[in-house]
Amino acid sequence: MPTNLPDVANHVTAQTEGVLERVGMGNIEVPLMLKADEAQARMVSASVSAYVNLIQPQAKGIHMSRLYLLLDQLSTEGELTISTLKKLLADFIESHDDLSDSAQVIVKFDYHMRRSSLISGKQGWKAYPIVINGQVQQGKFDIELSLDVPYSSTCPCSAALARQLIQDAFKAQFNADTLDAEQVHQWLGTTQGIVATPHSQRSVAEIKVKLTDEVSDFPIKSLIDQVEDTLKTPVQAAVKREDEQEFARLNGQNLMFCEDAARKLKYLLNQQSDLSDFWLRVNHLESLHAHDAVSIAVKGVENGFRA
Ligand SMILES: Nc1nc2c(ncn2[C@@H]2O[C@H](COP(=O)(O)OP(=O)(O)OP(=O)(O)O)[C@@H](O)[C@H]2O)c(=O)[nH]1
Repeated sequence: MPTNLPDVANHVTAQTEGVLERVGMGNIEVPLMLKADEAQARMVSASVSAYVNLIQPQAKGIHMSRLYLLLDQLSTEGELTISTLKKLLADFIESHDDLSDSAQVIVKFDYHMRRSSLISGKQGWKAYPIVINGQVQQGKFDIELSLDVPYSSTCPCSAALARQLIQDAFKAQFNADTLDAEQVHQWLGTTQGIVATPHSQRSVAEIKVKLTDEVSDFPIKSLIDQVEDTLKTPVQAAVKREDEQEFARLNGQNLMFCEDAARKLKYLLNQQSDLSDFWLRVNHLESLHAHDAVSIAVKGVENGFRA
């Protein structure tokens, strides 16, 4: 290796002096062995941003290669857990000696899970977008986990309006004196019987949680499961007709405005003792409108997440 390479980062001073809050690399493509939910580690294809701060106003720059190589070492030799993430952050600072005293790592990936169909027993894949955001500042670690959970929401207002049209059509079709149960049953099975259907929409619950220091595993699957169990109408992977019918029933029995979904999720997250804070945003990508219906909620802790 040549020994006389110029080393600008070490030997040149900044033209304009100043402290910087974050310096590093964005979107590093790297495979990581992720260990979450006490499950076996599995590979995820991650996009990582790695930063330190720069507290020496005159220093020309940080040593990007050191951050990269530490991340690479985790990728090739280690597993991503809460403790290795904290070690990576500590190593970032240690590798920057008197240049930095805080660090941040943001890891984005899709987390694939096998999901069972509602009735038929088939299985299929669902991919959930996940972001792990780890920071250390003045020796204090903060680990946040963000996840997006897609689901279906059927509008309760639209359902009520559709029901009224169905009632009116019934009245117009049948005479109380000659009402015949078999005829009504037949008629209900026609398009004229169910003359209107409520609108429903693909919806996304965006959840961000801050983990307490006691948490040792990323609670990815457990959070997704709880969110889906709460909302009751997650989007499906493998679907046969019996699954589609059950999905229609679940939608009909779980009508919701975006306010309903957000309140349910807020209640759920407020029960979790391993979360010191949370933020959530429910997006109903309306089929009635060209715009979305949105609700946002936070736990409401001092200096915590804001709406
Ligand atoms: N600090 C900094 N480095 C950059 C930037 N863009 C590219 N680099 C390059 O990142 C490379 C790695 O920098 P260093 O980590 O200082 O490399 P090094 O001096 O070989 O490594 P050490 O001996 O460990 O300091 C250098 O070639 C820089 O030119 C930038 O915007 N800022």
